[in-house]
Amino acid sequence: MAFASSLSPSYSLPNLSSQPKKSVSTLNKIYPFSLLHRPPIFRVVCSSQLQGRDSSNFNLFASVTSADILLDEAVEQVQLPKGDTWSIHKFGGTCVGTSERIQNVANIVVKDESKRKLVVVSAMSKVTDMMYDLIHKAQARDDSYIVALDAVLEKHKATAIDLLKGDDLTNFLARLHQDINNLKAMLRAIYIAGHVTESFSDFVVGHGELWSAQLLSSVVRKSGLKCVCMDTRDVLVVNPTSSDQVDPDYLESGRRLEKWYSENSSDIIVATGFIASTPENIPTTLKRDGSDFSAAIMGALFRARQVTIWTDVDGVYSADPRKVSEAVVLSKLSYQEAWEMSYFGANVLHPRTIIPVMKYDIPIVIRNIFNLSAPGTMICRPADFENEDGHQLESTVKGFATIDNLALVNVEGTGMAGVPGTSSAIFGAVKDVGANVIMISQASSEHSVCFAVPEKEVRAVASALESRFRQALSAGRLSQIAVIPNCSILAAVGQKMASTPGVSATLFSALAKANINIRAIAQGCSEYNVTVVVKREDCIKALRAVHSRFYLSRTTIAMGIIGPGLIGATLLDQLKEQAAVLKEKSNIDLRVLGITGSKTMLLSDTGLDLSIWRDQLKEKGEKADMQKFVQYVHGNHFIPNTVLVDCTADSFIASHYHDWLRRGIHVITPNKKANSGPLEQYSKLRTLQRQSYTHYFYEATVGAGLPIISTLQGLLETGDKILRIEGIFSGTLSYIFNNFVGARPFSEVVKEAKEAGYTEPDPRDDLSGTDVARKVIILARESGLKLELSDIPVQSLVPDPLKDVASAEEYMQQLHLYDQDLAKQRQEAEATGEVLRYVGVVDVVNQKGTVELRRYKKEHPFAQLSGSDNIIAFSTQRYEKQPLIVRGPGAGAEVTAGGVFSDILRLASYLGAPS
Ligand SMILES: NC(=O)C1=CN([C@@H]2O[C@H](COP(=O)(O)OP(=O)(O)OC[C@H]3O[C@@H](n4cnc5c(N)ncnc54)[C@H](OP(=O)(O)O)[C@@H]3O)[C@@H](O)[C@H]2O)C=CC1
Ligand SMILES: N[C@@H](CC=O)C(=O)O
Ligand code: NA
Repeated sequence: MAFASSLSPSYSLPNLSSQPKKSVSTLNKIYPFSLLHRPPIFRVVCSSQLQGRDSSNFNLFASVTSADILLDEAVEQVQLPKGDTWSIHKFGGTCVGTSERIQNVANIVVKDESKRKLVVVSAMSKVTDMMYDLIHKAQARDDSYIVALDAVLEKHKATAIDLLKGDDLTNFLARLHQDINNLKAMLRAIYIAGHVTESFSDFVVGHGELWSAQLLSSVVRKSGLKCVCMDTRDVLVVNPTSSDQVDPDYLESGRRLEKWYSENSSDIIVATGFIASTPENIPTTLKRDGSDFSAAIMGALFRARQVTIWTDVDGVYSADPRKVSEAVVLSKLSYQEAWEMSYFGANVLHPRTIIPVMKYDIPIVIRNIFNLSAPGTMICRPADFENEDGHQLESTVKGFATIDNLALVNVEGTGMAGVPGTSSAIFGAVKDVGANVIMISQASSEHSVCFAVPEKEVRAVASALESRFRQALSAGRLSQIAVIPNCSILAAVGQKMASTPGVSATLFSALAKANINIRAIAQGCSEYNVTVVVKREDCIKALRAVHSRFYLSRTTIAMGIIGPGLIGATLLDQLKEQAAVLKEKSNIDLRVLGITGSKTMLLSDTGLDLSIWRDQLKEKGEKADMQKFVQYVHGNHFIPNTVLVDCTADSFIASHYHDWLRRGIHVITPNKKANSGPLEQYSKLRTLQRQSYTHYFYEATVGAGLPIISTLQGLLETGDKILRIEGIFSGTLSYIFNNFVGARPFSEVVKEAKEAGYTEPDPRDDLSGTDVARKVIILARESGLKLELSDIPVQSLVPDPLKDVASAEEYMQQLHLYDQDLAKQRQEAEATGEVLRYVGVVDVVNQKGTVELRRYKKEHPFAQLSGSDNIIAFSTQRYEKQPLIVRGPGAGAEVTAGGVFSDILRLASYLGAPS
């Protein structure tokens, strides 16, 4: 073996536990932003990118520039057939994990119509780990390495027997046995010495690539095409760097490639990934993601048309699909975006992989070998994002990512401002404890610097800072070194963010609307990345909120319906009918995740089927538990916004609004109890509502679906002064007095009103005038009056003996006994050409309200109503001579549910739905 003789005994003993791992779990590949295998070196580079893009970009580009020159020279000097005729493919370990998969790869290679192809191949999956395991065992003087080596032999032998025949098989097996014998000898030497050098280790491990390249090239040859196998240690020359990376020696690699190609000219080359040589011909590796790097270097040296990286995911996702089920595969990414994204998981492509191809604008395409119908993600220059009309094809923000388990450190004090060297002292102390700073933020007032470090490092950082600044702290120049634990980073990445105003505004408003508090913000002036720090428990919700804002485009709202009685059930039916239209036309996605009555509740993760909820609630409903219900509906982090719709008439449910709003849950209700309850509670609720981005809508509490609250708010917000609001506020009482004309007894008309769905759950609330009084209170408070319900004198129509009967049913049964009272009043009114009407008045000028049964001339507008009509007259400074009048049905299931529904859509539009 050529390399065995050149192994240098002077190599230092490598720490095998820090060996670069090539095999990356499938989970990590699904979502390249995850942090499962982030290499420390890369973190350092990119954390500085987050901290201040100026300097880090300069450094990164500076190194690109020097490499560029060498690469240019190499590409110019090398006499090879270069250019568009070449396409480069790289197949990772899973792509060649079995004999069937190797055959499949060969088919893809054969089908590629490019004139010339170079195929870089990794070791079969698990083989690299098996090889490292051999070394570990031998180094630990564990002689089970012999059995383990047999397993490596058997795996490749079995694969070859599956794939090859005749001479191809014989030749492969002969080489395999020879390699295994050499390895056995080498491992024996490691076993005896009890240690291993880096080059020994690299040499052993590199066999995985050699065998898979030999197998694949033989299989391609089976199809009758000429195909040669390249051991890239004969071609790629690299120099180690201080940061456990390697720099390609492009000039020398180019020369060797030219020589190699002159001896092995072929239109199809299968090359080993990952492995290379030092200038002294000592075997080495290209470190992490080395096969991708091999492909990129080859792509540049050949000036290829395209480099395709074959893997087992459909491409690069806009967010971790395990956290955001609506994450999409990005069709295009710029080289810079790919860099940024790889920080958040480093498996898009290692940034250094991009450097050689970026120089020649060679696109890199990431494709799924197991889903050939997926076009994959193309990493290319940004100009390729535009269509023929110059329109952008992609969203401004490409991807979102999170990093958990962080803590913020806040160093604060008046003595920091304008004192040169403060930052240096702070970060010097952080460096001394070896902590990795992930983000830095400092406002220009310079009174505080805050930065994020991994949670596990924060204790050491805090004590290093305390000891470094002990004097400043005791002198009061620094007021505190505070640690804020349990934080996460959420980052938005996108090159176009740089030149598109409003992206940050959209991002922050999405977070605000999801009630996410931002602890810190960082954005370098290159603007490719905006980073915010949030509480860890808010992180997934924040990710979904921003992702849905930029990608879903539709407003997705998680809904919990409390009280599926007459109004609640009608609302659910209306939602069912309208859901598809709302999604299609307005991009509004309303998902009812829960329905609860007082006894049973029904929950769903993704949204209940509203055509069968009644049966499901009956058959599968679980015991109602309001705490669990709210937690469930709001805790669904996939949907950024939650609304609870209270369709009960329950004061206890209403008493929860404050807590719900405080937790960022929007509340919509036709229930009057909260707004007409104790003034103190009401004021607290309204104060909270005004301070937060959480919405509380209650249009249906007055006049059902009629626009009463919104009209009043519109007048007030535009500066009008309300003088008086007067009207018929009860649909029930309106219906009763519109129909109580002598033909039927009073009790019968009341029964009709109840059957029509106009009454409160207990009709005595209507007949006692309490319901009207509540509406008067709601409008009075909305107009600025500080009145309690008890301040409103109410004329009750409930006969005294029925006030305390146990149930509404009993009341209804006995009501006919008292028909005479109201019949008499009606007749007296009629005798003078008048009618009875139950009215409410908000007298803003005199700060009082009244509720009473009055007599009106038959010509009066209040006498002209029909059905459940409400009529409300607003006398204001602007509408003084002629009041503004709103009239129409003010009770009933359809109109009330419609009013609640329209509040839901108002919420959607506040949350960003197109108007
Ligand atoms: N009818 C109308 O025209 C108008 C009505 N409204 C208001 O709409 C609201 C609903 O009225 P309506 O549908 O007629 O009343 P219903 O009596 O038909 O329905 C009330 C619902 O609330 C549920 N409920 C009661 N207490 C609780 C509780 N503690 N927890 C969970 N669920 C509870 C009941 O469930 P269960 O059966 O399991 O107890 C029932 O499903 C009322 O506030 C009313 O003032 C507003 C404007 C007009
Ligand atoms: N019971 C109420 C319903 C609306 O609030 C009424 O009759 O007006
Ligand atoms: Na209304």
